[in-house]
Amino acid sequence: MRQPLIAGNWKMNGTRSSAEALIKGVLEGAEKLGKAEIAICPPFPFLEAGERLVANSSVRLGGQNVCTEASGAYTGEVSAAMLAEFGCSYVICGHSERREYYGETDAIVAKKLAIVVENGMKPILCVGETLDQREQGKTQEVIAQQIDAVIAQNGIASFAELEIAYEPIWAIGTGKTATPEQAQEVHDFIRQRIAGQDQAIGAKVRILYGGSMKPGNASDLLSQPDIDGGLIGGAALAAEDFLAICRAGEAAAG
Ligand SMILES: O=C[C@H](O)COP(=O)(O)O
Repeated sequence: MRQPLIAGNWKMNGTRSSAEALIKGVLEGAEKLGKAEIAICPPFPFLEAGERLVANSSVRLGGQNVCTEASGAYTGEVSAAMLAEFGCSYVICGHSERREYYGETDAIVAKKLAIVVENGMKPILCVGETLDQREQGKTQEVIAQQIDAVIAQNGIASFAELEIAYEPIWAIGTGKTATPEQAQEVHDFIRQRIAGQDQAIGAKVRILYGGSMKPGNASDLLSQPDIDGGLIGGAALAAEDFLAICRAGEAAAG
């Protein structure tokens, strides 16, 4: 049984005071939950507040990105050691917005995954296809390439140390959600791809869904057999919405 993980990716949103209020709101509701794991990934400047506020709670903290290098002359970058020092347990790697706007290739993403693990945290590896690719029937080909690139560079064993988030790009921030069946089909494909190399790792790896997950559709998505949680964008910016999704995760955990 895989414990559901509901992670909020705040992206580049909020102010110091709104971030603190949101964290406090999540913490209040999270106290009543126990079966699902809950994580929040605020922008870097708010991690310090995050670390202070989530201390002694079950809510985990995550970074949205990380530098491929350990330290040095990399202006504007944030290292994995820094994220670990500020209490992060998770780091999102290879989000489609990073791949699209900042040129992150599969090779760069694989390097990020490795440095996150070296620093004692868990990466959340994001994969997903564009609308064009889906319409051309290339969804599985694209996902396979993104997964296989990590296997080739970091080895199949690296999948024992990470979480995966399937995020169809056409569903991110668009209000269009993959149907539970569409999402389940891809989640099953990802699991089989990994299980084909290592049965035990394939059975254990958590695969989250991301793309307009909201209180109204979370239960249907999270009740699919291979959907092990959510990576939530827009709905993670309102504590009540995020907590409603967390409750759906609890229910799915049985
Ligand atoms: O990382 C989160 C995803 O990009 C989903 O974002 P969204 O829930 O706003 O569609």
